[in-house]
Amino acid sequence: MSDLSLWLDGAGALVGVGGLGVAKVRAPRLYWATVGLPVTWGRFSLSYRATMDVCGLTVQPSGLRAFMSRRIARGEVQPVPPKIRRVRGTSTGLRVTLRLPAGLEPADIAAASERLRHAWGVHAVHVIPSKPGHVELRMTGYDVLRRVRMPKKAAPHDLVVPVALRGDGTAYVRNYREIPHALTLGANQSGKSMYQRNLIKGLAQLPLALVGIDCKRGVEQSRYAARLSALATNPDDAASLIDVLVAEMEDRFDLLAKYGVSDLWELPGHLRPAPVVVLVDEIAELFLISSKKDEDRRERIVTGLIRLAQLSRAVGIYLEICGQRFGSELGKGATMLRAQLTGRVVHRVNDKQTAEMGLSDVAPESVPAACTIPADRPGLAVAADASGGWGRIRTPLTSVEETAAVCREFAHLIPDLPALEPFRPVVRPVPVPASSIPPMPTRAPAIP
Ligand SMILES: Nc1ncnc2c1ncn2[C@@H]1O[C@H](COP(=O)(O)OP(=O)(O)OP(=O)(O)O)[C@@H](O)[C@H]1O
Repeated sequence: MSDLSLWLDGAGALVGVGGLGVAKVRAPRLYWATVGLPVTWGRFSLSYRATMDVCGLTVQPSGLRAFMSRRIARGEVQPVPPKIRRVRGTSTGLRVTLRLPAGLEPADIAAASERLRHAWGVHAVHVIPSKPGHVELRMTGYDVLRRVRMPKKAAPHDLVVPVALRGDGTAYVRNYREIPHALTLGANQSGKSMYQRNLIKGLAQLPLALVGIDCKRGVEQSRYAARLSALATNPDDAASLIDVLVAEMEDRFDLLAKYGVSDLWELPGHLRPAPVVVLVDEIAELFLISSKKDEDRRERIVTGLIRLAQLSRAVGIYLEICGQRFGSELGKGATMLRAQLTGRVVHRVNDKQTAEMGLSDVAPESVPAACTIPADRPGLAVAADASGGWGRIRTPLTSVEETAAVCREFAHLIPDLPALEPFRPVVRPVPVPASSIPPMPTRAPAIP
């Protein structure tokens, strides 16, 4: 078989004929589509019953079934594996829907996923409970997080933004209506900015207001100024901006009260104010103070953020907070604020405590996974939420220029929110690359 295999260059282009191993490593997606999928499909179909049996995923047949086998088919009474309802090949793996027999639960299948992965020779088997009595096995044929390619269908819509790829090959999305506030943690160079960059790229395409708070003098977020409704680049401006957001929240509650509804989305479209996503680049900058006189400002910021986190979901104001650590050492109010941020993404961390700060209150069993993220895989993270579910994700490599270009393209989507107008950042003209500037004429043009 290996004699018929392909040689592929780094970009995945076909350049010759050679060993399968090269194709498998250098163009895993193409290898999977041409060789891996049919081989795995065959292996799965031929060995399904035996594999489920040796993995302990079968049950004794019902009395009627045993009777039928013994008396009518005159055969041996076989243990019963989950019924295969559907098998579907995808560009990253194989999806199998199983109907569980009485006596098996999704946790039994999940506990055997490592054995199943080895039995069928796939990279990973993820077990997703679908409707009651059913599970979906999402097998991936190769490590999809090595070189991330987002599924083609993943596009921002409503308040749902695809940000990264999950280990099972599906898109990890930030759905603001399901999980209004989120926290992203990670050590230096772990990929936090890349995560925010992908998020901004998606959010920029939606009709909402983007508010940036980047107290590192705006070095990260000012590049996206064209699409920002407001930007604060120092703690004093951040305090004033948060006060304005709290006032905006109160005005919106007045509006809800006036129309007798309890949620922004119950208002008729023409009355509904635009949703606001507040992106805080480094939360510690808002908490830490250098002198006693900064204490009042800190108190103002923390109280404002806690009020927003507790109440603002109903009026369409959402928080997206980023930081290296977020524990009680930041001071009064830190853990209270953190408890409201129910979406969690933890990149590589320097110590176990940081992983615990991000994950132990929502999905404690994911802490070891966050502690073992290798340094040579920036962008890899553990994502969890208050439902207890968690998984590994990785952002696609996106350049600042790409995101800034999307921000410029969708600048017309900036909604009209007069309260934020004083904080609107100045948009600097895009620097023109030197190569595109025409050379200066060396001679004066001829006068006609
Ligand atoms: N998903 C990814 N795939 C490949 N490379 C990545 C990915 N995410 C981040 N990187 C690379 O890792 C490096 C650090 O990323 P990034 O700046 O996002 O980290 P950070 O956590 O924000 O760091 P810091 O806290 O120092 O600002 C960058 O060179 C970036 O290109």
